[in-house]
Amino acid sequence: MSVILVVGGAGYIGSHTCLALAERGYLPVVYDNFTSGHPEFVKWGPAEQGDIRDRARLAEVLRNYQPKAVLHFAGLIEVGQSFREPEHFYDVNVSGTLSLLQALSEANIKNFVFSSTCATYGDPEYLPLDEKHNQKPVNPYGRTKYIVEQALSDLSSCGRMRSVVLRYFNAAGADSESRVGERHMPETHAIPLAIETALGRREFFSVFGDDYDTRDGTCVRDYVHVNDLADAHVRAVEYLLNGGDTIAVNLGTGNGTTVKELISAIEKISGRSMNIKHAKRRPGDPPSLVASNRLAYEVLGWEPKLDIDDIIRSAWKWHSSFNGHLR
Ligand SMILES: NC(=O)c1ccc[n+]([C@@H]2O[C@H](COP(=O)([O-])OP(=O)(O)OC[C@H]3O[C@@H](n4cnc5c(N)ncnc54)[C@H](O)[C@@H]3O)[C@@H](O)[C@H]2O)c1
Ligand SMILES: O=c1ccn([C@@H]2O[C@H](COP(=O)(O)OP(=O)(O)O[C@H]3O[C@H](CO)[C@H](O)[C@H](O)[C@H]3O)[C@@H](O)[C@H]2O)c(=O)[nH]1
Repeated sequence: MSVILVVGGAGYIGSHTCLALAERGYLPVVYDNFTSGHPEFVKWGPAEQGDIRDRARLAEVLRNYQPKAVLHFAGLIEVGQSFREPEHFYDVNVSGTLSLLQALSEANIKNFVFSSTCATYGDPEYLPLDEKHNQKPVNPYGRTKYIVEQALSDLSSCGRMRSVVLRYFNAAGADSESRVGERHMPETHAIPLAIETALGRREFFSVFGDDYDTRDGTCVRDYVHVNDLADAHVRAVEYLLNGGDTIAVNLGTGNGTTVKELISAIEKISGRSMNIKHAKRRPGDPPSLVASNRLAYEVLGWEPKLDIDDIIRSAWKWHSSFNGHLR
């Protein structure tokens, strides 16, 4: 059975990807320091505890498992925190990733899949965003991801490794059987917060700005189901194993949903209503982010199969499956 190392595989998107890899016959080995991930999310292969900044530990794990490819999800993800703790973001997301890349070069591992983000584009100059759009990140989080993308491009030109950079739009939803799901701590993402409000675990949901130049005044985002993201990762691994060249692709549905539409859809699907408060705009939020996903189809044969209702249904089921004391 081919081993795939899943760095950050105890987290939200990584754990769903481990499930998809296992279903496709691979053995996902998780390498994670469990700062924001969960040991109980590692269900489809062994867990190896370690930090990406620990080269000796990485070398040991690589020697023991000799993975065919490495998927790298590990890092800090919250934009607001990246303004408060930029040094920490550069340390983990940039230095940590370079430490991982050095360990991989030393182990002669050449297939690498990287979790990047639409935040590398910055404020959209046109929509939908395609991969040729300028990359001008407007927050430290996005810039750390952009710097890694540039390093990967250089490593590729120098023949060290080939990589698939996956720029996710808004990851959302959960495994349909609730074996894993979204559990960020603290949670800052719109869908889990709104669902927890509808479940009565939070008093109200704040809508950050209703005076944007969008169809109803609230921000438009391209929510993509985590299982579709997981499927794209399996495709990216197979693309590299078949000799594919270094490439960066967007992963989004091409459809935008406003915050107000999200609230209505959650209320409709759950049959519950929620208290809404109108709050100020959140700094750094672009009005609309919607992906062009043509390249992902052309290169990986990837198409999203699930829509916003599937996202909400699976997330509702996941969040209803425990009674709140996990947070
Ligand atoms: N969630 C989204 O909507 C979204 C959107 C775009 C990009 N991304 C990117 O996708 C990746 C995964 O996001 P997620 O939502 O699953 O986050 P997550 O926090 O659930 O998962 C991150 C995992 O990395 C581990 N980790 C963190 N620092 C580490 C370190 N120094 N060494 C080893 N392990 C470490 C954590 O313990 C956790 O298991 C991130 O790189 C993120 O930037 C996420
Ligand atoms: O309580 C909330 C939380 C969010 N929102 C709004 O809902 C939309 C989605 O917000 P999220 O926080 O769920 O997602 P982001 O678009 O901010 O973040 C996503 O894109 C970022 C890059 O822009 C990062 O990659 C991040 O990890 C990823 O989840 C935004 O318009 C936000 O203003 C609210 O109105 N109220």
